[in-house]
Amino acid sequence: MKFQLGWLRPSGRAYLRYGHIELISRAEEFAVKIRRDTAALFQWQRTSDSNDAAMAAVREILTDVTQRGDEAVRRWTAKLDYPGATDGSFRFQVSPAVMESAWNGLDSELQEALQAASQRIRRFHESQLHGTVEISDADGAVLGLVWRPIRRVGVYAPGGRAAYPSTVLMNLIPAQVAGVSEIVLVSPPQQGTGLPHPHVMAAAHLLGVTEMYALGGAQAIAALAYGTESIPRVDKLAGPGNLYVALAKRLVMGDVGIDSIAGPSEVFIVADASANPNYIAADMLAQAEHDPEAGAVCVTTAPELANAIEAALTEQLSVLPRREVAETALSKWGAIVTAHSIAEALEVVNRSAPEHVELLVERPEQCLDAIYQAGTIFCGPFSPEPVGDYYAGSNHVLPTHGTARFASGLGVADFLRRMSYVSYQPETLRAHANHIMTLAQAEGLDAHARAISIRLDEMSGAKEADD
Ligand SMILES: NC(=O)c1ccc[n+]([C@@H]2O[C@H](COP(=O)([O-])OP(=O)(O)OC[C@H]3O[C@@H](n4cnc5c(N)ncnc54)[C@H](O)[C@@H]3O)[C@@H](O)[C@H]2O)c1
Ligand SMILES: N[C@H](CO)Cc1c[nH]c[nH+]1
Ligand SMILES: [Zn+2]
Repeated sequence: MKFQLGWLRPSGRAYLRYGHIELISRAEEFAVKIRRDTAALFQWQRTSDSNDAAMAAVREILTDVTQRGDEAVRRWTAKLDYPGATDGSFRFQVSPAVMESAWNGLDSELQEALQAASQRIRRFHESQLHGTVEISDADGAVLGLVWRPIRRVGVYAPGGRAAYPSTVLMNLIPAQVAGVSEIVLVSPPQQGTGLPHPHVMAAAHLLGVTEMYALGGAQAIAALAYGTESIPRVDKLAGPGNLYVALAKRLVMGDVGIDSIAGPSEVFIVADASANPNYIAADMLAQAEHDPEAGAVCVTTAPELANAIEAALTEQLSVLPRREVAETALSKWGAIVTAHSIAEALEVVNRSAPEHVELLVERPEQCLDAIYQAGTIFCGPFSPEPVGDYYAGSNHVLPTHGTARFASGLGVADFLRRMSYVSYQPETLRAHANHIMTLAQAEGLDAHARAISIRLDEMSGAKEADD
């Protein structure tokens, strides 16, 4: 069966459905569009059709959990994830012994892969630790900046359509490297057991997690953000999730810190004539299989590649176990776009600010400098995105939906706070006093000025007494 992606090819013209915008992707007309309609085209507006409904559902869950605590969490968990959650015997908390037995239940190949990946991730994240800063002036002023770990952090490990032990590593390790003393992990209970997925629990054991709850979706975010009778609230939330999780994080932001809104995955592949269409199709599907809302775009300077990619997608999709999810994602957010030049393709990337960029071009290193808005960039045909999902050591929790315009991927800094300190000597204060008092008076804040002058008066009184 020939499936239809977001673009159709009636009478030799390629139409690209790009969010809600339909545009002609024939190279010369695409170029015209670029100049005409940049804001609409390039801010890849991956808003979901079900956004309003999902937002209403999430608001209801958040309100309910803040008002009724554990009881609401149980009720929503029973409704959305695990019917047994309202039974009196059900416990959200997962004990370390249960996590340990999940680890013991893994085959040794998976244990070794998780261990090796966690070492690589730890090494890369340890390299991100910040040093303290201190500067001093000749007049005795000392200014410093120190970093302190956030005290209590909640990590969300998704577990609806798929379980992500890799996401446990990606969130927990930077928090541990930062020195966070209390890390609590949540992940949805699975049908049948009422526990998080065994692979997620096993990864938690590997990293020494001691506090974990079988909780998912907006109810998990609400419980962590506001606390319930049995779950103490956290200071910051981290971790990706589906639309409901992302919307819930957006709503609680401010009441609790959040890392970023990492929602359904997306990839932009920049390809020239040297690229292998089978690789491109495989890499597009690697994102599309995540979620019906995932996105996969190829921007190519080789129009002849488009047909080959389409054929490869059809072929690979036909044998993909998660075909239904991938097909929905491609029909909503899949696209192949032709561009005149690599520079134009990179402009598409920059304006879309995608989560992942793959550079399947002859000289990827030359493109790197031109990209300024993306989550992570994968350079060359042997660095496909799943390398970063699992193993390279860079973080896979990355800004989605264009939020790479202002946000970065998860790192150690997300679990640290900076604090400044200031230390003046008497002679420093005397030297700076006039400027400070002038500024305070300009703002009409007399008490501010007085906090300076009272010290000057005392210093001159003491000096006169000495004389
Ligand atoms: N950016 C990243 O780093 C990264 C990493 C891993 C996964 N992901 C993304 O995380 C997402 C995981 O999604 P998932 O669904 O597999 O798991 P999930 O844990 O994020 O979501 C499952 C939860 O959604 C809630 N939910 C489902 N339907 C609902 C409804 N109708 N109303 C209210 N709540 C509802 C349920 O409570 C359930 O626990 C995917 O989009 C994937 O692409 C991103
Ligand atoms: N591609 C996802 C978002 O970066 C991360 C992931 C986890 N497991 C597989 N993939
Ligand atoms: Zn992935």
